[in-house]
Amino acid sequence: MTLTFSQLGLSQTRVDCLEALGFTTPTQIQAEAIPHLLAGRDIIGQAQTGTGKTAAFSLPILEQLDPTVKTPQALILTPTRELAVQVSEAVYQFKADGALRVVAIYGGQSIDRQISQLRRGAQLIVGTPGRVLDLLSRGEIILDQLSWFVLDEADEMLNMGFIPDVRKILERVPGDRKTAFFSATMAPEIYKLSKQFLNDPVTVTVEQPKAAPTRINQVAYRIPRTWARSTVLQAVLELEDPESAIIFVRTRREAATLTQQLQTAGYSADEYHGDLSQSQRERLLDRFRQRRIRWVVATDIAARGLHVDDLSHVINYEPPDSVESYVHRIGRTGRAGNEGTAISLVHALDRWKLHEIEKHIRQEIPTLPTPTRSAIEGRRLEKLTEELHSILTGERLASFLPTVSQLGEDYDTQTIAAAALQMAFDRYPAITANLDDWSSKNKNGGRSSRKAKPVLNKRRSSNRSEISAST
Ligand SMILES: Nc1ncnc2c1ncn2[C@@H]1O[C@H](COP(=O)(O)OP(=O)(O)OP(=O)(O)O)[C@@H](O)[C@H]1O
Ligand SMILES: [Mg+2]
Repeated sequence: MTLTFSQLGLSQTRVDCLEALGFTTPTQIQAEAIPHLLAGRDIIGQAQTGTGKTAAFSLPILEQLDPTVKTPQALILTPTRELAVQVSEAVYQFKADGALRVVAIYGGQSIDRQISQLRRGAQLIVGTPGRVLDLLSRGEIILDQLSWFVLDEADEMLNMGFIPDVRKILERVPGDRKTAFFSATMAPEIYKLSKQFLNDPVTVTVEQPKAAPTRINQVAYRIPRTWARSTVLQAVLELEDPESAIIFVRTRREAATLTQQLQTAGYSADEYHGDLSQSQRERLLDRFRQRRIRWVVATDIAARGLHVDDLSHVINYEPPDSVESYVHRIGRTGRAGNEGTAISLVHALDRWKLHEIEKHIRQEIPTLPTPTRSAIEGRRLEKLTEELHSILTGERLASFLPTVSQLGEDYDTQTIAAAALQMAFDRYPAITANLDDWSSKNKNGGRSSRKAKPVLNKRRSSNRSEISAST
């Protein structure tokens, strides 16, 4: 039987608040972790991406905070600034008590503002290690009343070298505090570290037989030997036409270059990486979440924890070196019970990485050839047909019937319908990736080593070819 939030021990006020947010049933990690945290146990919690770990640790903590005490009772650390903002916003939504104050403490934004927020009193702080340490050393954060300490993305904290900072912070925290580590992945080192930081922890692991959520449809596209990665990307984008996507690249520079190419090609795309100012990063995320940008080209800074509602696609421009990074990257889609698609572009030289990933997730990732022009056209027609089905049952259709009758004086109805379909089909942007070359290669077994040249298409504006012409 599935337990309810109130059966897990949460108060009615919080249950009502959760219901208003659409949280009716606890996820598995929530069902398993909340009672332990309410019972005062230290915990290591591991569950797949997008399964509600944030609520799993913050709900039981919020339940136990004392609003009459104005100093911090709980500290949640995250590896990135955006994650600190996101987690603090989630906690804020769950707090259900006007007297409780939550403050986000992170670098790159005004420290004075954060100080004045702290001076007004806060029971819960969400922050990144550097800024927290800074404010701790200035005496603006006092942790001697702290009862809960959480490391979100604990393994990433370790990877990013934050552990010495964490250790320094913990020197200022009472020894009898409760500590929790959460992440979708836990490297063995984390368990070693837990011996130093956690007190007799209970380990909760919610792992389906496969390490990547099955709601994520994973595929790889092979990059022909002489092809530029960007050409294959463009073909895949033209085939998939993602509603929204994060395209992961390795470096900031690569993010900037690829973004430029996509923008020049006329796509709604922008870059997201550590060279941007904090305000630029936050603004970009806002625009992405509001669907004002369709595709974001990002470094691994966006791989962990970030939640964007209904993100349809994650694309690995190349497979990441670490399998953990793959799991987190693709986990930006297929969240909260939704479905998603994760695509990796794989060159012959990257195949070993894909094999490592497959071994890790205990799942085979089907590898497909670069989409051909006819595949893209076929997919577009499929989409149009789907749209037609819904239009055919809609009400607005009637207002077009007089036009059809009028045309019917000269043409038969089938011809009119085909012409309308052609018109809709031609409204798609021209296929600009150099695919004819690939199609012909495909026919003779892919052995041609002819260098790809941009295909000329009369509907294409000249600059749309740039992405296929350069990497
Ligand atoms: N019980 C629930 N019912 C409905 N939605 C939920 C529930 N718990 C969490 N969610 C929603 O699921 C989404 C993902 O949650 P969250 O960001 O906490 O995932 P996560 O496990 O921390 O993932 P990651 O490993 O990527 O950090 C959020 O939008 C959250 O609001
Ligand atoms: Mg998370």
